Amino acid sequence: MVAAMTLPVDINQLSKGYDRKPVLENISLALPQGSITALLGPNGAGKTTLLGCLLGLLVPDKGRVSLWGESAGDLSALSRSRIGFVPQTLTGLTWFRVGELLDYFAAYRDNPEAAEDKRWADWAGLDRKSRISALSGGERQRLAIVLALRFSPDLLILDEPVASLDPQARHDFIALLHETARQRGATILLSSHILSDLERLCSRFVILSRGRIVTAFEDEDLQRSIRHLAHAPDAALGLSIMAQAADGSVWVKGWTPAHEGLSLERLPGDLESLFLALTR
Ligand SMILES: Nc1ncnc2c1ncn2[C@@H]1O[C@H](COP(=O)(O)OP(=O)(O)OP(=O)(O)O)[C@@H](O)[C@H]1O
Repeated sequence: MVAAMTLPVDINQLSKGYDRKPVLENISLALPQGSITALLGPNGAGKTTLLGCLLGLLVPDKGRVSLWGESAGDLSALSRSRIGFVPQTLTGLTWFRVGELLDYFAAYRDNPEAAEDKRWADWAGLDRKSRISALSGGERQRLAIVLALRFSPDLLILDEPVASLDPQARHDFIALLHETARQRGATILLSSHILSDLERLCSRFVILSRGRIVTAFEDEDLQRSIRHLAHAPDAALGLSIMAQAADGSVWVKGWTPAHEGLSLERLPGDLESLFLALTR
């Protein structure tokens, strides 16, 4: 019970829709301290909606979202100050210059004692005098990342942070994120469509499809499952995936007796194949 209270993130039976259209259904997910979790899912699966509920920006229709035991919709200033959120796109604020915006946000932070981790500004390489209206999409994304991460938050929530970064910036970003997480034991939840990045960074994977978690697994399960990954290509039977480890143990998702005897489509053993099989 005590452990559950101190989880950085604890989501219980969360449902959320817009205009009566259900988007998230019965989501339960716990993120232990120091875990790095990938949130994957096709466009429209509900990833941003889930992150919005986590941040208290959206009110759940049902269920409970807690951060460090507090309700996400009613967080204390101290808990808010422990969160760094990188949105999909940084909108508005275009009249500021880069340096002005950084200083403005810093002045209003809840924990003025926190020291800046200057590696983020060095990574971003932005000119403080540049007008935000004149930044490219990738440069704005760099700024959003610096704004969210430079005061070393304990919980990092990142919504497709790398989509507009060039390959070098993306590579260095993932490496720096990994390093800071390892050094500080921060808890990270990251949504992205770039599966190779997620494989490099994350030790836990949550796949969301049509508003439901279709599977959640840890790195070891992935390593185990990718040895022999097979999918029954029969739409009538719905979701079906079987993975067999070298020791003969079988990890099964949605497998039914009706699958027996079907010829199996052998898939390459990686996260992308698993993702495609589970979300098609
Ligand atoms: N403000 C809103 N009003 C009505 N419907 C919305 C709203 N925001 C999102 N939706 C709908 O909710 C569903 C889930 O959207 P969401 O942005 O959470 O998906 P996503 O998994 O983050 O997608 P993507 O990978 O494209 O970013 C979509 O069908 C979307 O059209």
